[in-house]
Amino acid sequence: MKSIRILDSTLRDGMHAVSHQLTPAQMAIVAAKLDEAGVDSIEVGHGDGLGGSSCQYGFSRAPEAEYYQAVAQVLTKTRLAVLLIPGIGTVEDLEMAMAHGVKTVRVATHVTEADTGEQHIKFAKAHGLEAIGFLMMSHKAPPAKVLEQAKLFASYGADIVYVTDSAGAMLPADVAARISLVAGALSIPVGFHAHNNLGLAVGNTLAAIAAGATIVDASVCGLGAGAGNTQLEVLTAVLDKAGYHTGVDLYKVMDLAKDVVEKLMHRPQTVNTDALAIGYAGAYGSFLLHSRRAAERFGVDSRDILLELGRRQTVGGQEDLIIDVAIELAKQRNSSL
Ligand SMILES: CC[C@H](O)CC(=O)C(=O)O
Ligand SMILES: [Mn+2]
Repeated sequence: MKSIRILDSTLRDGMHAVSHQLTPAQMAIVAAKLDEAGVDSIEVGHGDGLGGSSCQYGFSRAPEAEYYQAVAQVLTKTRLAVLLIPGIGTVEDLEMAMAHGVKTVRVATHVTEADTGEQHIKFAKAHGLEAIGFLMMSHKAPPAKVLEQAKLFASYGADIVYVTDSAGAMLPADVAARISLVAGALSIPVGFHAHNNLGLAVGNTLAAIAAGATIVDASVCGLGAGAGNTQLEVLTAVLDKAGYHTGVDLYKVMDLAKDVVEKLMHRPQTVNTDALAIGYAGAYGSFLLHSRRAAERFGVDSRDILLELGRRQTVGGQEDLIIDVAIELAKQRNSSL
């Protein structure tokens, strides 16, 4: 039976869906149950990773260190991971996270900018961490470019490289093309992180595994940016039926979803019109709530904002452009009245 490693991102990507407002105590409850359910690794922190708690991305409910402390205390077997986007998070932030029990760092760069993660991967390896290169917005680059960038991460010493469908914009064939090329060319494991904006997160994750991915992300109730991530409970059941071993106890993650995470959610995690617009336009997953707020403030349609952001080829970190686009759309509307 082939083993698939599961990395749960409920307590990091899921923070986007609750405006980064989970408390350390709430995270500790969820983390303890993920640990008990046998989930291999969990990622924790602000939705934008280390250093993300800011005016630009929204403040977390508590200081970052408190989240890592609270979660590290309850873990017995599960590995604690953080996300670091170079430029938002720093090596100093990573040192703080390490001091609080973090064992894995995912260095997340735009799919064409792996070089911006070199020092972070090398620092992580020099300090005994597991280092993962995380190529965001992988739909924006053809498979050969994704491979070129994955090779860069491998050359810096990354233990794993991820193809990341940040916008939930890929079809199964897009996923398979990228993963099979990277997995065929590299000797390190390849991972896949999905978003459900086109309703394809579980299917795309299966396509990734069939193409050679051996580590995949999921989150309880699918909690995550946009339409959310691959739903952990569903993926656990599907992988079991497909004959893969994940080590995850299905009933325990089902109970965690129903008894705990559903109660923490601010809204049901569905493919609503804005989330669908993100997947259709290929815009950044975490732009959803920011675009909705800008749409309300300037009286424009949030789908128009998201489609325009997709047309402009915006990348993660350009949240400030959302307001600019909303203002321009409002001006265009006013001048056509
Ligand atoms: C803003 C960081 C982003 O949420 C990372 C991620 O999960 C993705 O690109 O999908
Ligand atoms: Mn994500």
